[in-house]
Amino acid sequence: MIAGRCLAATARQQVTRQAPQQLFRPAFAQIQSRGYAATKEVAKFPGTKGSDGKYTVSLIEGDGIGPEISQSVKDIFSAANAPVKWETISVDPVFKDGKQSIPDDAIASITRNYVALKGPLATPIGKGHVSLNLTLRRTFNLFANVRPCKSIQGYKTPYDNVDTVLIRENTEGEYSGIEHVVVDGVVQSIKLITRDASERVLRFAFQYAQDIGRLKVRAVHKATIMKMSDGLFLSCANEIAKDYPNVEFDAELLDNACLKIVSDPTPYNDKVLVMPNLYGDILSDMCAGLIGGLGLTPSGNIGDECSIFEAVHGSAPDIAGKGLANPTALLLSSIMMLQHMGLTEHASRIQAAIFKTLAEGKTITGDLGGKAKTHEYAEAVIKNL
Ligand SMILES: NC(=O)C1=CN([C@@H]2O[C@H](COP(=O)(O)OP(=O)(O)OC[C@H]3O[C@@H](n4cnc5c(N)ncnc54)[C@H](O)[C@@H]3O)[C@@H](O)[C@H]2O)C=CC1
Ligand SMILES: O=C(O)CCC(=O)C(=O)O
Ligand SMILES: [Mg+2]
Repeated sequence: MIAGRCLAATARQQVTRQAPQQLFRPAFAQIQSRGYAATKEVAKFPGTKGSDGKYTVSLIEGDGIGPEISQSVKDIFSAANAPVKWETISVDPVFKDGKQSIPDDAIASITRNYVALKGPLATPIGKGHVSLNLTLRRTFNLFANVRPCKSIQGYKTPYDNVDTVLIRENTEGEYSGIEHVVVDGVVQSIKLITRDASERVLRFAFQYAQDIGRLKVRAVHKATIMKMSDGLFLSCANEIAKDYPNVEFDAELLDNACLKIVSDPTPYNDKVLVMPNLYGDILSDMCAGLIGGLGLTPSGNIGDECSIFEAVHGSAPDIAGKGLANPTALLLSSIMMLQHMGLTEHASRIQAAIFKTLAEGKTITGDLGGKAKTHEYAEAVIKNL
């Protein structure tokens, strides 16, 4: 638990927010207003404007294409007069007593601001530091990763009606990082599933489904094989489902879900999918492929104390530093962040400009078949504000 926040205090604050008609719905605001925080799962955004009328938001620009796409967000927010002041922080790992952690001033910044926007952070393969993405999620107990994926109007793909919402358990599972060599040539990696973390993300998924009016939750699992770990996740899902009688619940094996979604995503348009960590990581990239790639899909890492919004994609080293990156995914993540902060009008305005620019198809980046540089696309979005 991060020091300095008192859930009871945040729960006492009452703010009325309107449910916006938007692609990406706020996670916190509606949940709080329907009493979810009373179950101590999720607190709403408790930040307040400074004397300059702006909210301070921690910004981790990230590696690879991170600084380029962060610049687009900054330029567009500035042009849209979004009341946000960026506090740029570094999360380069520090080592204390041989243990890796996030620098204290970065922890203090996110704790103070309750919200951060994060560019991608590269993780070395094999040896090297532990993923900073995972470290951030664990440090701030960001237990639910919300990953919506919706077809972009005007951008043609095999399916023009993709509309999936995936919620990924974000703190444990296959990504617990508990590995050891048993004997030379034999390595063991532990998939840790706990009732606490499972119930927490499942309750979030049911509440989220209720709040966005998508009254079907489907747990994606492999409890046929991982009888105890996925079995626990699934049995928690069956239990939690009883608390939400108005939400239909069912379950599907992961492999079959992959086959069905790529064969015809339509039946998934009325469901919220919830699953252990690794499955959510893979399925969210797969869904991105259905709508035009990783340049388009946002996400929000949601916790009780604070939240960090980021694109689904990584640092894209193959195109970094060339002005080729599509900033849409980070921009849509920043839209989710604005909605979460209750800045729905700014969110709607910027989101409309993004979708208009994509639909016009004149100034789009190479991943979508266009020729525009990152900054040219951002300038087109600004013109469409
Ligand atoms: N949340 C995070 O910060 C994540 C970090 N990573 C890290 O990123 C690094 C690179 O990972 P990869 O496997 O290469 O995955 P990646 O997501 O960085 O790239 C995969 C492919 O998608 C393309 N792509 C990604 N984002 C794009 C964008 N905005 N515009 C246009 N094209 C885009 C890349 O050019 C590449 O061809 C690794 O170190 C990995 O650990 C990976 C995923 C998520
Ligand atoms: O931390 C990493 O290197 C990868 C994380 C990832 O793939 C994700 O969050 O989707
Ligand atoms: Mg991933």
